[in-house]
Amino acid sequence: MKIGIGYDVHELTKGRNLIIGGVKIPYEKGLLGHSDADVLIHAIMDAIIGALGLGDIGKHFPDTDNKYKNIDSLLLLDEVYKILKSKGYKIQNLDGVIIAQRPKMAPYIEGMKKNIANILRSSLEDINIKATTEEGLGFTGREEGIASQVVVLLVKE
Ligand SMILES: Nc1ccn([C@@H]2O[C@H](COP(=O)(O)O)[C@@H](O)[C@H]2O)c(=O)n1
Ligand SMILES: C[C@@]1(CO)OP(=O)(O)OP(=O)(O)OC[C@H]1O
Repeated sequence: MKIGIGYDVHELTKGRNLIIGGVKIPYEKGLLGHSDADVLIHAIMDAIIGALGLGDIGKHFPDTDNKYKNIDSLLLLDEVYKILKSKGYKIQNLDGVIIAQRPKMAPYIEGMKKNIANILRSSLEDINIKATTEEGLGFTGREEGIASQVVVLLVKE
């Protein structure tokens, strides 16, 4: 068994799409990044890569590489799944939180879980995604950015 943690933050800005968990969420601002800035998927990738002892996403998908410009992070998650599989592991369970003052994530959580479970070949009940505010405090409270934290447990296939 191997456990991993992932954490990511992206800045909220006008003129970008808000994509979280592979779901496009209607909102006045989106997340800024080299990729599509999908903060949840990035935290998931870091948790899996970390559990495998293989560094972090920046090492595997450098933000200096033009081929990752505006890339759909679900495609990167699929690459991470291939690494997971090649090491002989699968997901036991995954638990993630999106930290955002706005917008409400609740209507989009099922869609996110389906995207993640589909790519990681997991059952929906082994993937839990939730959201919280930080009660108006800090950078998420000021709606300057969105954060995500994920814990994953891997087991041998
Ligand atoms: N961006 C968010 C934040 C929260 N939720 C849901 O609201 C519940 C209450 O949040 P608090 O931060 O006030 O405790 C939370 O448990 C989520 O179900 C959300 O959907 N989107
Ligand atoms: C995902 C990558 C891909 O180039 O780009 P960013 O959108 O900058 O996201 P970040 O969370 O900073 O991780 C770095 C990169 O791996």
